[in-house]
Amino acid sequence: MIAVDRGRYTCLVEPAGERGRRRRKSQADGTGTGHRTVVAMKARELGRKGIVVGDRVALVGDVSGRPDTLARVVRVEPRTSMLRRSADDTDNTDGIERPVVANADQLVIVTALADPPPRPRMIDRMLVAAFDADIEPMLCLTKSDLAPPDELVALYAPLGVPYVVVQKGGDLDELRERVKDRISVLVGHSGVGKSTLVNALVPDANRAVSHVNAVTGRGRHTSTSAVALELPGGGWIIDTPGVRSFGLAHVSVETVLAGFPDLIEGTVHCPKGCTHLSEECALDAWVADDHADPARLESLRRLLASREGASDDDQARSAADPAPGLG
Ligand SMILES: Nc1nc2c(ncn2[C@@H]2O[C@H](COP(=O)(O)OP(=O)(O)OP(=O)(O)O)[C@@H](O)[C@H]2O)c(=O)[nH]1
Ligand SMILES: [Zn+2]
Repeated sequence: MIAVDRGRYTCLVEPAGERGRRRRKSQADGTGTGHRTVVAMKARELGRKGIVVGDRVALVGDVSGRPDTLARVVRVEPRTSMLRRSADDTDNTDGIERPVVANADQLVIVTALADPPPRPRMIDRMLVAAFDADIEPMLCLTKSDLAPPDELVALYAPLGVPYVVVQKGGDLDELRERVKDRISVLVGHSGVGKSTLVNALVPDANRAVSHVNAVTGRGRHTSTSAVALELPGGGWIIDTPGVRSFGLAHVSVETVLAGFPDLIEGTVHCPKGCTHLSEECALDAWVADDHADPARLESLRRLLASREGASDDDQARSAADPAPGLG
């Protein structure tokens, strides 16, 4: 399923004969030619079960894809991964967490090197979300014509996070290689250059998006929900709207910590069930002993604290300026 709008799910049906096999080569024009676009609604038997972009589904009814036809989604296949967000970090009272994208392999965290300036705490937050989703993260550092990547690279390369450095009109071979034959979700704040990237990677992106929107009756480009776009060289890019807050209320302390591999060793002397926020936490002494960058501990604590109802600046911002829904 590649797009959803007001209860209408746009699905691609692979041509007979290719079904069940992963397509190695996609069509040159990148719009999924060879696939049939079918619009479907949710069958009653699915009940409240959600369907999100990236889901593999079973369709019945009119699957011709002809205009004004409507198929039904009767089954959602088991997912290999699920990227989720809470509406914000503190809405854990009702446990609502919103699925964002299913079955992705890779989370591409798009960050500008300048204009807007990089925000490591947002990167940390996305790394935790990737870990929670069981998706491999990578950094895509944009606008390298405006500022050097050295500082950010020094911060994240030691954590084993792969990265590419790009600029508008520049060489994208390395990025292309990393997204080839994979399902990659692009996340990033407004203005970091995500659309510029998508347009460079998928020459028909605008046409593909307006095609999807025409099919779902949306009719024009809006960027309030995720859309999957096929890459000319194989694989898929799932473009999500500008992310201002990516709540992690549903994520456990252990999972948050997993996003900070450089700090894990320092927690062995923590008391059992340590929140890593109180005075008994062993991380303070460990960081004071030069085992890790104090800024990393501060970032971990801000993330953990924001889950408990305090606010870090991402949350303060999103409260003042609510982010569009992703799901
Ligand atoms: N200097 C410079 N500017 C860039 C680069 N990439 C993109 N821009 C500019 O940055 C601005 C934002 O780029 P977009 O691609 O629209 O950013 P976006 O992340 O899609 O933003 P939203 O559409 O708001 O989500 C545009 O004016 C681009 O021309 C780059 O590598 N260098
Ligand atoms: Zn601790």
